[in-house]
Amino acid sequence: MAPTMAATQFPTTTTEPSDHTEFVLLQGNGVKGLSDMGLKTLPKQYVQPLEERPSSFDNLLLHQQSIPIIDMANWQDPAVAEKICDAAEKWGFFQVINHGVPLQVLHNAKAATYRFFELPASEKVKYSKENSGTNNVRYGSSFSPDKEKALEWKDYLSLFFVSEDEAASTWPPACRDETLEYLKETETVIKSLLKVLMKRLNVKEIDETKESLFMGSKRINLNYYPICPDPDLTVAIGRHSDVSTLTVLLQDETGGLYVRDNHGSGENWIHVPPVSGSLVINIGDALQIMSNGRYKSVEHRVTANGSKIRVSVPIFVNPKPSSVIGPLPDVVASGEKALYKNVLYSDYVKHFFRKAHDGKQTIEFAEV
Ligand SMILES: CC(C)(COP(=O)(O)OP(=O)(O)OC[C@H]1O[C@@H](n2cnc3c(N)ncnc32)[C@H](O)[C@@H]1OP(=O)(O)O)[C@@H](O)C(=O)NCCC(=O)NCCSC(=O)/C=C/c1ccc(O)cc1
Ligand SMILES: O=C(O)CCC(=O)C(=O)O
Ligand SMILES: [Fe+2]
Repeated sequence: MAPTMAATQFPTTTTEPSDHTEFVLLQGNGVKGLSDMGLKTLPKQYVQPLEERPSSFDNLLLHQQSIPIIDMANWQDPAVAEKICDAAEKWGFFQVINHGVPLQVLHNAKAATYRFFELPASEKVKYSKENSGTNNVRYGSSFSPDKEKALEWKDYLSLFFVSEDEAASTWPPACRDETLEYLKETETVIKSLLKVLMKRLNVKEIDETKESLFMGSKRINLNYYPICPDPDLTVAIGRHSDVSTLTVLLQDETGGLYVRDNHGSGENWIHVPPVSGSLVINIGDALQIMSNGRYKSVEHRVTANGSKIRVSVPIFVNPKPSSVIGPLPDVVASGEKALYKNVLYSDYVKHFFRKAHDGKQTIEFAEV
């Protein structure tokens, strides 16, 4: 799985391309294309304001807290269920081990990510916003390049799952089978987690309607973070919370994911250490809204790396786009005041995608 140096349009020079957008986005070289050129300095488009750079993190080394690592082997044991729900309330993030997804499947998903991004730009660009024949498949760089003040040091392939048949005809063959298998194999742990989390909210049974509300759609992203000439000046992903119900994230051994610690004073960020074979689980905005704020969708960000490539593969487990989300009747039945209004989920997601990453601000869209 060793990364190779892909041929770019500018293989022999360390000078930046004269037209950045043309090179990165329109020709499909991505940030990887910039990295492969061996640039010695970070292009100005990626220089983040001081407050967004890693140096703004307080107390990183002094910080003692870490997010829980939970053994899912006996997930029905009330003690395990309690750990899961407590972590979702306190941190909005935890890692799971013994989750039942075969390690080979995780390995294959990471290998497939390398395989896709190591394709020539001329192949990858077929899946860009401009060229992909479908909104369900999108190759890009940064998050929202035309809205961001400073760009993010990352490339991604985003795949919205509609059906096996649709995926067979539209997803890139370089990574299709492995991502589909990863999606299929995570189904059981996703259902177990939802069952446990819902029990604490007094939702006894996840019937078909509820299943569609909690996990009626899925999006899988393949994230590729190339080696960066000056990681202290930029970010790989800026501060954001996910808009999912929950996210199942596979990260590699490089590290760099940080979660905001909202306990205590100051701005503390906790590193999520790579744990071999684990999956990182985080609560998204949709579940924060449906639980009326009980479960927390917490801000996170990713730092760029000066010496190693990083890949990650999040599965965003979402309501159906046509679902109306709001505090669940089971949660507000006790007379609890609703903190959020009902919103159409696809409107919520469009609001998220139409702006740059901005911390926790997306959820204001649904606040009463
Ligand atoms: C509203 C969607 C996303 C698109 O609907 P559409 O009718 O095809 O709308 P558009 O094609 O007009 O897209 C709306 C805007 O979103 C943008 N967009 C359309 N998909 C994308 C895309 N995967 N990527 C980044 N812009 C996009 C798209 O470029 C466009 O921006 P603009 O051209 O400036 O109007 C629709 O597929 C939908 O309702 N999906 C519901 C399920 C869903 O995808 N949920 C999202 C879960 S993803 C999540 O929790 C976190 C994701 C995330 C992702 C990246 C991060 O760095 C961090 C986090
Ligand atoms: O790469 C990571 O570890 C996190 C990615 C992430 O936050 C996202 O894609 O939403
Ligand atoms: Fe995220």
